[in-house]
Amino acid sequence: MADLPKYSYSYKALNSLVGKAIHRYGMIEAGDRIAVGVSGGQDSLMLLWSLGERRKRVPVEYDLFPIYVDPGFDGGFGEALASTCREFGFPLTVDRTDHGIVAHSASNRENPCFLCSRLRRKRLFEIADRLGCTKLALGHNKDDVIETFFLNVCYAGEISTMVPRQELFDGRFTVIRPLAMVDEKAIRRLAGTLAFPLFNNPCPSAGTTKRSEIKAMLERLYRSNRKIKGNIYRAMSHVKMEYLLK
Ligand SMILES: Nc1ncnc2c1ncn2[C@@H]1O[C@H](COP(=O)(O)OP(=O)(O)OP(=O)(O)O)[C@@H](O)[C@H]1O
Repeated sequence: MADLPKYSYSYKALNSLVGKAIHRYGMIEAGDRIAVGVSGGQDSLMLLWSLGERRKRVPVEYDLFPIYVDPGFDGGFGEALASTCREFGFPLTVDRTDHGIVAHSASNRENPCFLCSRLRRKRLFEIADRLGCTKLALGHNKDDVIETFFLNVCYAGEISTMVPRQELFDGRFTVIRPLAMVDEKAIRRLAGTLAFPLFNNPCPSAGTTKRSEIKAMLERLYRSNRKIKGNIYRAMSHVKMEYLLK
């Protein structure tokens, strides 16, 4: 991995948005044991790396436990991902499953992505619990939050999105999304500067989802006016209930 100039602008900008999200939503407290879902994608690698860097610099002590739920396709990259996490200073828990295969088999009548992510989420909670963690950090970024909003409007007929901090199971577990305020492009740029490895996603459904269609639509919209993205993001916390339908 490449060394980062200590006061790199792109690192400072990302760290500042991560700090803002952590403070605004009260994501991390002293003594937290935080499981980190690592998929091999650039977002979750950035999540692990940036929380690791932050940990060295802030007075709040917390521990990070990266977990990879391997969906079981041929050409998996569990070992290589474990070696990257080791470079970041953390041992990776790899859980080899057949979720991807089952989700794409004829026996599954659900959408493969839906089933796969439900099974994965369950495993992540189980492993996090086994590791004594009460928080699970996921690598969703600002673009994911916006896309989910549009996916929920268009395909679920509701106004909602994924929230930066969410308590589950009567508050016994908390999901946090420290990259929720960071643009995907900023993550890609910094990941490039740091020369993060690229892991090829062997899933046959990768890049063919409804999310990719919404992403393409939003990209067109963003190109037409540079204020649109910020406005959409702001709109999600600026809701005029009296101007919605009853
Ligand atoms: N196989 C997995 N094992 C562990 N965590 C995962 C896995 N897949 C996804 N996650 C977690 O869920 C988050 C969202 O998943 P999603 O599939 O949208 O991400 P991705 O595009 O595959 O990868 P990334 O967000 O890491 O770039 C990831 O950022 C990561 O924290």
